Amino acid sequence: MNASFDPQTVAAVVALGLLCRWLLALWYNTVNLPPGPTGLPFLGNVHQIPLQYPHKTLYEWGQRYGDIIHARLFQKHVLVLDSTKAAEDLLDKRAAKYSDRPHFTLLEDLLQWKPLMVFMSQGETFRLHRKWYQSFLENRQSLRTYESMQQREVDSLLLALLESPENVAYHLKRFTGSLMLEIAYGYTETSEKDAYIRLASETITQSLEAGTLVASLVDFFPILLYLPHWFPGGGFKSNAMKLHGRVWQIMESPFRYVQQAIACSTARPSFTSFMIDQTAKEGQLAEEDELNIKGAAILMYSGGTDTTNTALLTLLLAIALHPEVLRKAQAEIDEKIGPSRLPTLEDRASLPYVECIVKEAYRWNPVLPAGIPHQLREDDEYRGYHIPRGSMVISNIWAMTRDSATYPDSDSFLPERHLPSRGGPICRDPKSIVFGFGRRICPGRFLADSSVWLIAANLLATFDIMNARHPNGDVITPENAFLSGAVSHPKPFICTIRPRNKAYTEMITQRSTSSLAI
Ligand code: HEM
Repeated sequence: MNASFDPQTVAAVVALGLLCRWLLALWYNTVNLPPGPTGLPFLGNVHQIPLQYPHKTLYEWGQRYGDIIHARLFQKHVLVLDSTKAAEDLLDKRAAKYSDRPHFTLLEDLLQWKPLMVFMSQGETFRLHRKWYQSFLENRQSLRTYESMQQREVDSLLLALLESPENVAYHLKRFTGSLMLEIAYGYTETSEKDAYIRLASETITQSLEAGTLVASLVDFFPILLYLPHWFPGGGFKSNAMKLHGRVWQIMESPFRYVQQAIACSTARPSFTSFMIDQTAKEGQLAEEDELNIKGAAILMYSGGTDTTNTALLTLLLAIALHPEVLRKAQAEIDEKIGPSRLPTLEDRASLPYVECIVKEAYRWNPVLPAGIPHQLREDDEYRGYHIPRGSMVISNIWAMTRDSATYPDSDSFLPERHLPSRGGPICRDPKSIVFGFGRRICPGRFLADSSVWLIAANLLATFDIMNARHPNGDVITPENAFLSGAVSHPKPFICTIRPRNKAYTEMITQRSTSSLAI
């Protein structure tokens, strides 16, 4: 049979086919998405997400729309996960698809925080850095070698608390800074160490806070990078340029210190000295290798300081607000350890109530309430919904730790909820939530957790922590409040910290004298 088609019909059929395909794609990309608040044409849902405590708004959305929510930031699809079930289904079980990161233009391109694994999508360099972290932070043998450093730093923390308990926040910051400086760079010199910790802490905080409105917009519209710095709104670039110098300094100076120490054969064992040793060929490091080592070392330092410090301050605030928790912990320590020595990591299994306090501190104020965003590598389907490739995926850790089915009365600090002896099923260990998910799970979680536990056990054993008083005798109750930000810092508070008795005072003095002599 000889069929003939007139060209106009063919064109009409092709056009109709294309239109159907476009409509189908539009439907798939807009209609079949997970539920979420209706946005505006250009802005999407940007105007509905507050700058302050955004995780709380995302939690409220979860109450209204369910535990997976779709939103849009300008043209960017965002998937919010408000439950551990959804996070495990997607970030853990489909990790190959869900483990990229969105590009952070401000931090990477303007402030030059790179190459930092935390910003990398999956690929060869990501795998290399992750392997390094695995052998330095997740390997049992490496972790054991850090125990003597942790113990020494705890000893000096307790001594510092005897001398100036009112500076507890500073002493805790110094503990995490010193520990991470030693692990990452083998750096122990006291006066320079303090100056470095101060500079690094300011630079990291200011980098995270650098997001003025226009600066944050740069992440969505990188073209704004080309705004001249004198143009209205372009001032963020001069600020970024100033901060960039400091970023360079805190990455560069400890690295050069290690190189010099290696040259003088005085280098102490550390991540950086080991990596230089392993990677250099005939004493020379290729530029790319040098950059990779610098980036991995500074991320180890910066990823491990403010986070651990915040978990410790949270625990201190919780104890100051709950004297009954302190009494129970001290009773447990007195019974299991006795009055003649201080707790060590070996004692962990025999102090279940202290363990519950640590778990509850992680849960009560998750350090990174909205985690760190992942990005979806290819189109996916979940519970019948379409999730477009390139979506930013937010694990709303705060919502997960507020789940009232798992953690009834979730705003209250109740260590007992984690006790295995309560008859019912043991409630989920918050450590399986607060350190993130899948291939991006925090590689420093074991180190952080052992530091937090060791300090908690020693602090509770040796000091009484209570409400401070005004000179007129009025009690000053600390505010149960946390500052908004990527890291949820407790609002600065004061409390009274006093050694429990003379025997502990002597033990602390004696122990820190002998550990300083090592
Ligand atoms: C209580 C302390 C800590 C908490 C609560 C914490 C929490 C987290 C979370 C939620 C993430 C994001 C995981 C994800 O994307 O799903 C993360 C990533 C990371 N953390 Fe931690 N962290 C802590 C301590 C540490 C320490 C001590 C180190 C290093 C020594 C560290 C190094 C890192 C690094 C390098 C990443 C990026 C991982 C990646 O992008 O693949 N963290 N952390």
